[in-house]
Amino acid sequence: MTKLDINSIQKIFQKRAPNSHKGNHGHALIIAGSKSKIGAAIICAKACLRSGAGLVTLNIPKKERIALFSSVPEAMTEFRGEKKNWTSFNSFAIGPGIGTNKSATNLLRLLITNVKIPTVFDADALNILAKNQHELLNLPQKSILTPHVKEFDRLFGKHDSESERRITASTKAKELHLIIILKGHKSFITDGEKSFENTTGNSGLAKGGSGDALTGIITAFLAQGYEPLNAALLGVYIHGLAADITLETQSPESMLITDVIDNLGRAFKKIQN
Ligand SMILES: NC(=O)C1=CN([C@@H]2O[C@H](COP(=O)(O)OP(=O)(O)OC[C@H]3O[C@@H](n4cnc5c(N)ncnc54)[C@H](O)[C@@H]3O)[C@@H](O)[C@H]2O)[C@@H](O)CC1
Ligand SMILES: Nc1ncnc2c1ncn2[C@@H]1O[C@H](COP(=O)(O)OP(=O)(O)O)[C@@H](O)[C@H]1O
Ligand SMILES: [Mg+2]
Repeated sequence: MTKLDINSIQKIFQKRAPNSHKGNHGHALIIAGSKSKIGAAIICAKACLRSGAGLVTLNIPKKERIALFSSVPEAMTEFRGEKKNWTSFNSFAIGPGIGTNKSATNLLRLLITNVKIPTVFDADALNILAKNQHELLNLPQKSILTPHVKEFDRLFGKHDSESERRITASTKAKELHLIIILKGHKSFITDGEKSFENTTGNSGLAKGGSGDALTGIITAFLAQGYEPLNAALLGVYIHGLAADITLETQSPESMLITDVIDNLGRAFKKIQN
């Protein structure tokens, strides 16, 4: 297992060309949020935009659009339940705050049927997959699953220790052709061949919304054309690095994920040097 440090991250990171335009940096579609959890969608979209995606479209319930427009005017929207054309997107994420009811389950099925490029599956998408195990075999190859401990055990069964979870994560990633990020303090990232442990981040991230931001960040890197494993590594590292930079002005208690997203710019500057 490799410890993720700044040197390995600098090798992965690709600088933006000075003459680039938004079309060069990909269009991400994020399926997130519901009536009581529109915050998850807002956090995810903000983090995605702050991580370099050229365009971000959010799939949300139409009733929640005002909250979104007023907090992330840069994002575009498509409304849940309306007819979709998903052929032009360069990356996809599904899960934060969508719930696990029948319509969320159908939306996940629609995505699995129509999308053939690596996708980020997080939060409620993982909870739906846990209840519909056969769908794990139908996910696009090299998709990225981002479970925390509880979501991981829902997906792959109860484990007694973190080391056992890491072994299962590697086995399942290989068997299912996926990338699995087992989140927590020192997140573990594996594609079943190679495994990594993150070295950034702090307990200020132990607060609702932190994982939603990580999903947005990784989706931005996929949109920009990074190989899925590299998108996962860069995403996990820079998410933690932005949180570490936030400790200069906030304590772990006071830190908000919006502060962390605001510090993504400083984190990018650190890895560019
Ligand atoms: N502002 C919003 O709209 C927010 C929406 N959220 C959404 O709410 C839904 C429910 O997600 P939750 O994750 O809160 O609920 P879950 O019931 O899936 O899991 C929460 C529990 O998991 C356990 N856990 C998590 N990380 C752990 C670790 N590293 N070690 C040990 N135990 C750990 C803890 O017991 C924690 O209370 C998701 O769809 C999520 O995206 C949350 O992200 C919170 C913010
Ligand atoms: N103590 C900690 N140290 C480092 N990172 C942490 C710590 N606690 C949480 N995190 C990170 O914060 C994120 C939490 O994700 P998640 O539990 O899905 O949050 P949410 O669903 O509320 O958005 C993960 O990326 C995890 O690695
Ligand atoms: Mg989460």
